Amino acid sequence: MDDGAKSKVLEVRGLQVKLQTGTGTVPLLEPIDFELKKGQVLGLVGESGSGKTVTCNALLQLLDRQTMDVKGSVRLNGRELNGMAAEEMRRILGKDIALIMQNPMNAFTPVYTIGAQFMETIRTHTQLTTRQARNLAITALEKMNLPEPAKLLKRYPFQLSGGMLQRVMIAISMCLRPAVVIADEPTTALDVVNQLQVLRELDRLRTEYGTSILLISHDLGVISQMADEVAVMQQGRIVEQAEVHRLFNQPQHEYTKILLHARPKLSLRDMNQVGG
Ligand SMILES: Nc1ncnc2c1ncn2[C@@H]1O[C@H](COP(=O)(O)OP(=O)(O)OP(=O)(O)O)[C@@H](O)[C@H]1O
Repeated sequence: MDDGAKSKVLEVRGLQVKLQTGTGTVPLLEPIDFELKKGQVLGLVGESGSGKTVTCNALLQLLDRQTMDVKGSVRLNGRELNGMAAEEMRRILGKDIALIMQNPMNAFTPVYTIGAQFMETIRTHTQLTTRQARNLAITALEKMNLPEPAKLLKRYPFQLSGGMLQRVMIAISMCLRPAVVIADEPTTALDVVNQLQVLRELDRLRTEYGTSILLISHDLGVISQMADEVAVMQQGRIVEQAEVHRLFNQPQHEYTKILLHARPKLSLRDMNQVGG
């Protein structure tokens, strides 16, 4: 599709974060700009501490306003999120924009079944009956290629492997078809087989539903397989942003060149050989 024809789903302009301390302010994020078009995957890369998670939390309005000064604009389908009241943001989070975290174990409450946690998300955002919500949950789990979804709903998080839990989390995130998914190191805690499965599912969601994905990763192998465009972060700044092939073949910034020493390890083509 012609880039000009794609609509901008997420537009970030001059997003800036400062940490307020007793002795002054510390900049965590210098003003950054980027946008996500429908069905586009933007990779956000950079070493540990470069500001990837701060960016993601700033987008989702999850930073503590008592200690963080957040400036700039974050527009989701034209609607300004920055400074939005918490109550209103709660209605958007999980429905229009969803987060997939690095460690799926942290996303679940251990004492509730998978089903209970699925239901809570669905019923917070929709008027569906319990039966309809259950059917939606089962369909979403089936789409993630998870076996015996009805049984899975009765299980507790600790009864599932990390890879399965991550796919359950993606199923929960995706069941309401959010326009944007922010995936913060979604495969880092997984073994290679599960990494490939999760990446394959994310790729499918983008193709099937036109979901736009901000994929945060320090793994350039993952980024090279998934992203259309890549933004490179260093010390709270985006130092280079380019189309994925251009970034890999003709890096402009010294820091990008250093990062590129990490060789891509994963291939979507290999995924066909991985079961599940
Ligand atoms: N709540 C906070 N209070 C103080 N400093 C913070 C806070 N959150 C992040 N920082 C600082 O902001 C900088 C960017 O951190 P961030 O977690 O965004 O990096 P990252 O690129 O996501 O790293 P990693 O890949 O390790 O997750 C770091 O110097 C970190 O110490």
